[in-house]
Amino acid sequence: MPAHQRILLKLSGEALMGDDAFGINRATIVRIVEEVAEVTRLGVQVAIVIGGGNIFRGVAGGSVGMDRATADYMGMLATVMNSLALGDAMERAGVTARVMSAIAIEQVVEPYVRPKALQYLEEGKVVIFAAGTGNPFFTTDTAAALRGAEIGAEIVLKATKVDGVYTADPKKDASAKRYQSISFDEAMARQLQVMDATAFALCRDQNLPVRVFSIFKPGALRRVVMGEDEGTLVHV
Ligand SMILES: Nc1ncnc2c1ncn2[C@@H]1O[C@H](COP(=O)(O)OP(=O)(O)OP(=O)(O)O)[C@@H](O)[C@H]1O
Ligand SMILES: O=c1ccn([C@@H]2O[C@H](COP(=O)(O)O)[C@@H](O)[C@H]2O)c(=O)[nH]1
Repeated sequence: MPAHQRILLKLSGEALMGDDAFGINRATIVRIVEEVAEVTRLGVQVAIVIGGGNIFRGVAGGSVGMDRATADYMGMLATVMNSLALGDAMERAGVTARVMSAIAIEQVVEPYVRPKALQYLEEGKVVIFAAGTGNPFFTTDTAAALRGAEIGAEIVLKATKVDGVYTADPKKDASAKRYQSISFDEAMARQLQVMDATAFALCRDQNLPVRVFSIFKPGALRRVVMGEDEGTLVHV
């Protein structure tokens, strides 16, 4: 029996690169989709927010000196590309998915309309929220917190490149220790950068727990959904 009935899964854009330097690695996206398909077969309603780091960081050099808001819109468009790729891979794997965008781009993606998203979830379709919050100066972590709260998700699952929240960035500090659980207030007070402070604060205020785990660990998503001890729980 799954521990959660409705989840908001935040997927790292950079994780889609696999071993490539940028973009979307086919084998990686197929594997991630299979893991998502497995939890939908358990009857869990799945909404997804995907980052844009795999595309946006590749073009970020061109955004140096640019107006910040314009660069951020480029980043949001990168998440639309990832969302389309993910939606397509879902359909190929036999999972019905709907992509909804926070910015108007109607010839390509339907707009985000909350009641429609809720209807899709109740029908068992995977909903992919593209274009972040639709606003510059935010991130897709904040979009995950926002959409998670809006759709009444029980938890935000941040599937990323590291297997939890550490005392320091484990990619820079080999002596960093992983927390099994940590409060939002402590994570913010210690300025742990695994998720941005806006996202942490929104989740804290809405009493929406976050579990951070590694997308590279096979079966981790299923274990998290089944309530097994995996990664780090961030809580009120
Ligand atoms: N205290 C910490 N604990 C764990 N990870 C940390 C910490 N501080 C910094 N990080 C870094 O945070 C990263 C995860 O967050 P980040 O926002 O960069 O990725 P993402 O949102 O998953 O990716 P993308 O932007 O491509 O969607 C990890 O790769 C890790 O190196
Ligand atoms: O609500 C949002 C979400 C994203 N952005 C911009 O997109 C990039 C990519 O998102 P990541 O979360 O870093 O993967 C981000 O750096 C922002 O530039 C945004 O402006 N608003």
